[in-house]
Amino acid sequence: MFISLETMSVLNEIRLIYKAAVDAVRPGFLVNQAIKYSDNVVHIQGELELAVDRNCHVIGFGKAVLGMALQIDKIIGQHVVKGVISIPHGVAAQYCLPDQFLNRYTIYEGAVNNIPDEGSLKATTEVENMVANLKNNDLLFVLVSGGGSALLASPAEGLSLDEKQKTIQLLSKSGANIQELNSVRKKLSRIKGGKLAQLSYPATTIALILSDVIGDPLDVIASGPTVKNKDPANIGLDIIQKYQLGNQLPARVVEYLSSPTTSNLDDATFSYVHNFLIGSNLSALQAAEAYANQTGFATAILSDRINGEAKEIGLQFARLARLFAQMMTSSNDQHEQMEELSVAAENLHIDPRYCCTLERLVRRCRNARKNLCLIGGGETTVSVRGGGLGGRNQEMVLSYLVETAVEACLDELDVVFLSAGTDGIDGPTSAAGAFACPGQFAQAQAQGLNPLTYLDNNDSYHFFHLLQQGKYHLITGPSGTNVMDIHILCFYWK
Ligand SMILES: Nc1ncnc2c1ncn2[C@@H]1O[C@H](COP(=O)(O)OP(=O)(O)OP(=O)(O)O)[C@@H](O)[C@H]1O
Ligand SMILES: O=C(O)[C@H](O)CO
Repeated sequence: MFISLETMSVLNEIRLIYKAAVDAVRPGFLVNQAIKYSDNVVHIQGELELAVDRNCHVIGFGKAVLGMALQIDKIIGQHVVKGVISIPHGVAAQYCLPDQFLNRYTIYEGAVNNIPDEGSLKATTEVENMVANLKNNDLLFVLVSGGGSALLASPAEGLSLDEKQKTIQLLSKSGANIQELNSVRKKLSRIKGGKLAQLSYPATTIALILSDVIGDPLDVIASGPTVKNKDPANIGLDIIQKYQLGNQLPARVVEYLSSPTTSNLDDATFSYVHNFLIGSNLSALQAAEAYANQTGFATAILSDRINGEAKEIGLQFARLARLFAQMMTSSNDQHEQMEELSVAAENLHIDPRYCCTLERLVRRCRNARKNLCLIGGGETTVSVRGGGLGGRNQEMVLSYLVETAVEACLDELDVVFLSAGTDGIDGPTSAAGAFACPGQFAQAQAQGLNPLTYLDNNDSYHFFHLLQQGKYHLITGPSGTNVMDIHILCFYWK
């Protein structure tokens, strides 16, 4: 069984919507939008203006900060005295780094598997030394993006790197969420939770932050090194108790976490600090929407806060697809359809007030026979129980496929679903995500692939790799940015 040319062009169209989303959150593009320079004055997001005179210093930690630093260097390189960048292993090789950039910047690679290591420790020591010597008339740019916590490692007094590593691994395995994980990281660090701002005082400190956390909480992203810590004093103890880790964590870690202290940084320290959110999942979704609109779709952004178990969210997207397909092709049972829509909205973290707007949009698409593109984003989780290979996006699409399998293809509409990571890497695989299309289940059956078996074994990567020789895989390579995941659900009139 072959894929029709028509299906291929639909997949390409959706691929371009995804690309528009990722292009809008590329680090260089975002820095260029945020920072303007003219006549020795730097303008930041139209809110702040600062005179510069060879007094700029740059530090950065996270998956996207090399791209950010390169752009800063293009804009105000002549004013940059020195830079220190901490990025994941293998990232530097993806860039062509100009000599003048290499002369100013020291680049460290570390944090294999997102765990702090010697590389992150070395980078952080250099950051601390540099920042501690800054004076009143210096300007410090702090580039922050997802993965920054593991790349900025400075264990609190008396703690070893090994103890921190064990703590993070144990908490991750126990199912702690990013807020909890980073609350612990802040307690065990000399630099997180606003403490970098204390070190850089009295230099003016400008943080440019690319969010990879739902809701964009600046104090959580990369453990908020330049943001006042809002955690309650007893949070460490609460987390130990919640996950019953008292006997498993190193004794010194338990001691630190149990002490009921938060950072005692005063507001004067933070009056020198300016935190700017320069990009987020929503920025990517808006760009996807604008592109889809231009290409003739009616569009809606469902939510930028989609979270939960990937398998469950895939199922919810399948139900939403079924409901919208019904609403687009028949005007029956409007009351019942609205009720179903509010349930689907709740399950997908869509604002309930938005349901009436969605209903009107669908009605317009039905009357005008207009194609519809729904866009969502956020980050799901996978409780990995099987021995397979996959990622949260591929698992979500496989679950969608299983849920829609029993349906015959719709006479009037084709529905196509894509879920993919904006970083181009879904879990520990080489794919960014995958597509689900009508007729795919039959194709899998013809090849002897049982989607449910692959789903149960968390083996979504191999399912999509084998199905039609990988035609439904989205493979882009690492994008150099990361604002979580994007989901695109398109309805095409035949
Ligand atoms: N076999 C699998 N099937 C599905 N998901 C998996 C599998 N193995 C790992 N994962 C998921 O992959 C994720 C880890 O991969 P990855 O490093 O891309 O995520 P991350 O650390 O959250 O980083 P980022 O947020 O930058 O994508 C976890 O959410 C994990 O549950
Ligand atoms: O580095 C981190 O803490 C996570 O990626 C969240 O920002």
